[in-house]
Amino acid sequence: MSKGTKESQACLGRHQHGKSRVRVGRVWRMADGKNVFREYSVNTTLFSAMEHSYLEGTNDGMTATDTQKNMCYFVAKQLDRPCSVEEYAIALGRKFVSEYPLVSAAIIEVDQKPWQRVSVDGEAHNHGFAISGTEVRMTRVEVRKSGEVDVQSGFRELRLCKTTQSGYEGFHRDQYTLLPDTKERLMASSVMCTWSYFGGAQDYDMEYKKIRQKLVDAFFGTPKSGVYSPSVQKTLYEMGESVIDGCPEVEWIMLNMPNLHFNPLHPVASKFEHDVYFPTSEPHGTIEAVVQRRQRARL
Ligand SMILES: O=c1[nH]c(=O)c2[nH]c(=O)[nH]c2[nH]1
Repeated sequence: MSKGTKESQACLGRHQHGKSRVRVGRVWRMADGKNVFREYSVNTTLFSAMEHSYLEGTNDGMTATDTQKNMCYFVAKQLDRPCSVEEYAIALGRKFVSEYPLVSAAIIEVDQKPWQRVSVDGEAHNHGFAISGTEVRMTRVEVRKSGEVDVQSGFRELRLCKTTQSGYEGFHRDQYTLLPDTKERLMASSVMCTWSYFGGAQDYDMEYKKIRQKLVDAFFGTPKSGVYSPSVQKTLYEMGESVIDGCPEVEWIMLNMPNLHFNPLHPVASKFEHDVYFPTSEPHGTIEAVVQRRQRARL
């Protein structure tokens, strides 16, 4: 903590400055005619020896947030081959800590929009892209001047729904409880998750695909019969467990899974036969947990 003025009881605590929502589009034009396209939204946060700015009102040595914004574009240009969103974030963080003497650490958070290459007549298009889903890929890297790098990856708004093989029963009952036990319901969520890598990964794109697939497989189970879910909590744990057991490079995974209720509808002059539902988004249950490795767990 830095000292404040003599008369005051106050002193400066933790401080940081950065730029939010820097939107970056990047196209790499490959020799074979294929274009690779990414759209990012970047947040930068710098930790730097800028106490004098808060205490004296002088800005010497400060990396202006406008400069931070420009650096997002500069580093995107410098990366001359297609790379993962994590590699972009690491390169940007490294640039800040190496370029500016007062910056001790940088946190770079990047969201990647879900643009996908389109197919026309069954063939992958050279330069055509479309967004059909809501899923946003995310990364958060922390780069320190010492050279240490922590990488977290994840996604949000992966919407999943299974129309059977879900129930919820045996919970605490009292005078406030209205919900009946059920062995048959519809389960839907919009999954948000982040995971941490032990010391980074060789191929972040490949890891992402693998982890995402493990989560989806565990949510649904096998194609014909699925897997029964006694609660969102149990399904969440099984999803995290399958990542921890199948991906040795992952240290922990945090899953946030709203329970987006599809309530039974009792149509006029008819009974509910698990066919017509009333979808709701408010209110919804919020279920979140971290699944971590037994050894080496750091959380
Ligand atoms: O899977 C569920 N978990 C809960 O914690 C919960 N609470 C609730 O009302 N319905 C459900 N479903």
